[in-house]
Amino acid sequence: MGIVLRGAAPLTTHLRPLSLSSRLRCSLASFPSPTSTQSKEVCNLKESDDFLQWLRQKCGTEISSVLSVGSSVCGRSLFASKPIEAGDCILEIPFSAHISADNLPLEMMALIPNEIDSQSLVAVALLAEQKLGQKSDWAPYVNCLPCLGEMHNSIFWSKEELEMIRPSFVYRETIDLRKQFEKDFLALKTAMENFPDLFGNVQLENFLHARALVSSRAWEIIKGVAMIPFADFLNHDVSSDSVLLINVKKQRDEVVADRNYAVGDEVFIRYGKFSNATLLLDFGFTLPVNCYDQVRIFMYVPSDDPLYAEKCQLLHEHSVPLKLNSNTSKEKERSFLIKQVKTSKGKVKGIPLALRAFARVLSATSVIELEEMAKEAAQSDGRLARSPLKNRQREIQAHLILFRHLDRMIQGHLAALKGLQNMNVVDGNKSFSIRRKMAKDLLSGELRVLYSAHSWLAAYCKDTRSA
Ligand SMILES: C[S@@+](CC[C@H](N)C(=O)[O-])C[C@H]1O[C@@H](n2cnc3c(N)ncnc32)[C@H](O)[C@@H]1O
Repeated sequence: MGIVLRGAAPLTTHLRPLSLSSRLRCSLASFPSPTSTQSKEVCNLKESDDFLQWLRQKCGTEISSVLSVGSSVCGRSLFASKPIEAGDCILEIPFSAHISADNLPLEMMALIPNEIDSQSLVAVALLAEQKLGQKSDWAPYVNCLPCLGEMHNSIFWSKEELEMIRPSFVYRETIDLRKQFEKDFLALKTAMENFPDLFGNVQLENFLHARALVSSRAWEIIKGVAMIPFADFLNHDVSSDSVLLINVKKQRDEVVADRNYAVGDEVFIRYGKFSNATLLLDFGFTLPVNCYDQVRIFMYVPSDDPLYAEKCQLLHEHSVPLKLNSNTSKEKERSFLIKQVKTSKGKVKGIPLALRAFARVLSATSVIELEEMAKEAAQSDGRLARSPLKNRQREIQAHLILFRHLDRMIQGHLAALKGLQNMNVVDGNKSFSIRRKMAKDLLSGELRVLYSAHSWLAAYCKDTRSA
């Protein structure tokens, strides 16, 4: 029992524009440009007091005596209304304030297919609260959630906007995610249609909005996922050590400050160690510099490789399954995540060993070489091509395959970034400007990762050649 540490869940996706209070309503586009995490409060104290008073009454307990609601470059935000010291518990929210799948009628749950995930269930619960409008127990909270036009998760980007991030794996992941949500919606629609009083006529757009609201602001709780009013007004700072905690004994969520805050400072937590890719897909924002950036790269055995069948077979036998590319339905591929390369005590971190092993298999030019790899794997831990190839030339060839692959990716990213730079943006199209900046953050973060891996591979080939 006691406090369980957890990060903000990268749940994903959204709801529809409700009639937000025009005073509380915030538009990211209308804020000054973000520079510091110590943004000063732009706060309507009356609105903030009303909201906290409503939540206090609903929960029957004090939520926070040191925080007030306001707006910053990050949208709605929480600010220190009194001096805060590191270690102070700054907010406490009872579990009774959660909006979760438990809000849905049991008869409805029986109609929902098992494969629907808990985030989508919460999205449905949110849709029901929206339909209730002012009669909802959560109306003051639901009414101030961002409307569809204020959300920038990549699933909402137009075709033209998505083109800006085509070189990134996020392009493919966005398309796949949207397809998945459309599928979930079809499955849920039937269940919702059985309860017209609860849901009315929910459209795909409404579901996507609700689903994105959940992914960008729900947390994993002990049983599934929940929206936690007020806690979800906290914005993300990658350098913060504060996270949302579950106090099981006291049946409440808590946040403990990781630093001192002066009155008027914006208070942050860290949602998780998320890359810009995750932030863009699930939360609808990016950071100009993100130390957790990573790049997914796709490798495949070329179909014109004379040893195509043998290589696929060997990979398959050694638990390296290849998946059909969902977009082209042509290549059978495998994806690997790479991170900024760091070397410590002679060990390389950032380029997975599995990727280098894959490249070693790709580099083979004879059946004998493949057989040797299989033999060596059987004599060690069963994993294929984990050690440098004895034939130094072939080891260099394998790494050159990766080097050239990354080189092509770097060229693609550079060209896309140049395109973004030269792009004409129609005056007043704020949403497009925000998304273009996000595309730039994403691609330049990926470029940093690619460059680091590229330089390491060049150095490795050089050292191996001269060894
Ligand atoms: C959990 S909510 C935080 C409250 C939110 N600002 C609002 O207006 O309700 C998460 C959303 O806040 C925004 N956000 C949080 N941290 C941010 C940051 N560091 N930079 C830009 N936007 C941020 C993003 O729109 C994200 O989807």
